[in-house]
Amino acid sequence: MLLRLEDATVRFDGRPVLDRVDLEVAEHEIVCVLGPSGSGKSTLLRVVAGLQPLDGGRVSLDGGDQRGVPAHKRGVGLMFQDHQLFPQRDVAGNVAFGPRMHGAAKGERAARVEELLELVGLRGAARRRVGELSGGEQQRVALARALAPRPRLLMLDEPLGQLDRSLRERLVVELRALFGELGTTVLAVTHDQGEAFALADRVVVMRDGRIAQSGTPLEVWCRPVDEFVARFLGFDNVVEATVTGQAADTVWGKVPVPEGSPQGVCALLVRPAGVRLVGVADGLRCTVAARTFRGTHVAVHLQPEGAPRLEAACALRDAPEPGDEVGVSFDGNEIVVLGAGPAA
Ligand SMILES: Nc1ncnc2c1ncn2[C@@H]1O[C@H](COP(=O)(O)OP(=O)(O)OP(=O)(O)O)[C@@H](O)[C@H]1O
Repeated sequence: MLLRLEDATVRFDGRPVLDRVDLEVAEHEIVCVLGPSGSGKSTLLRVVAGLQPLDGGRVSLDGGDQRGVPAHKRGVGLMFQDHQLFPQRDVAGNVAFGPRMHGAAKGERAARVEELLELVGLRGAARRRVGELSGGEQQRVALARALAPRPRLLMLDEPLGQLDRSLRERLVVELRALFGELGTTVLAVTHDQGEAFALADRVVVMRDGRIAQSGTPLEVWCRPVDEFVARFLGFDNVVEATVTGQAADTVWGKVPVPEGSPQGVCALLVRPAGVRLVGVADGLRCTVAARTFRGTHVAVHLQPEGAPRLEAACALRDAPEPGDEVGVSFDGNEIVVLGAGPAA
C-alpha cells in the first residue's frame, strides 16, 4: 500500500476535523475525496503532505511512518486550487523549480521541462510568461510543476476549481488519461462530484471529518449508503419508509423495492429515472410544479397532494407542462433502500 492513514485525527480547539480516519491508497490508484465545505478534505491532504501534524493516529508512505518527516522529504507533490505559480518566472522556470531544489543539473532540468510541457500539451511554451497564460494553461503549468520532481504520490486540492465548466470537463478526461499513462498515484480532493466521478478509480465521501462512504464511482452512485451521501450526490427523492418484503410504505404510497432489500424502517431513495408518468387514474396523482432542462433530459418536479415533491426524469419530447395533472408509478429497479442513519 503506498499510502495508509490509520485512526488519523486532527483537532482544532478541541473539535475533531479529522476523526479517526482510515484510508488506503494503492500504487497507481486515483482516489478522489469528495465532501461538503468544511468536511475535512484539505486537512486530510495537509496531514499526508506533512503540513499539518496529527493529534492521533498514523500516516505511512510505502510502509514508513511519516511522524517527524518534514514535508519536503516525503516525496509527495501538491497542487493547490490557486496554482501558486511564480508570476515573475517564465513557464520553464516554474516547471524546473522542483528539480532545481532537488539539485538536478541544468541540462537534465531542461530535458525534464521539455518532456513535461509536451506531456501537458504546452509544447513550445517554455519561455512564455505565466501571467500571460489563460486559466487552463496555467493549470497545466501547475500540473507540470507538481509532476516534475516525480513524486511517488501526487495530491491535488480542487485541481480544476477555478476553471469554467467546459474546460474542466475536457481537462478531467485529459488528466485521467495522463495519470494512467504515467502510472501516477493520485489523491485528489474536490467538492465537485462530477469531477470526482470522472477522475477517480475510487471516491471517498467525507462528512464532518469522517468517511461516510468509499467505493468505485459506480458503486457509490448506484448504492449510496445513507441519506447524507444520497443528498450530497444530488438526489432529492428521499423519504422515510417501512419495508415489508418487496414493498415499502411511504408518503407517496406503496413503492416496490428490489429483492433482498433490508426490512423495516429506513430511508428510501427513488431515482428520478424510477418515477414513471402514467395516466392520472393509474397512479399517484400529481400536479407538474416546474420543469428544468438538463441537456439529456428534463427534470419534472411533481407535487402530490399532501406529500413532498417528487422529481422525475423525462425524455425531452415527453415532458409534461407545468400545471398538467399526471399519474406516477414507481420502478423498483431504480429504488435503493438506504441505511437508517440520520440525515445531515
Ligand atoms: N488552522 C485551523 N484552525 C482552526 N480551524 C481550522 C483550521 N484549518 C481548518 N479548520 C477548520 O477545520 C474544518 C475542516 O476544514 P478543511 O479545510 O479541511 O475542510 P474542506 O472539506 O477542505 O473544506 P473546503 O471544501 O471548504 O475547502 C473547517 O471547519 C475549518 O474551519
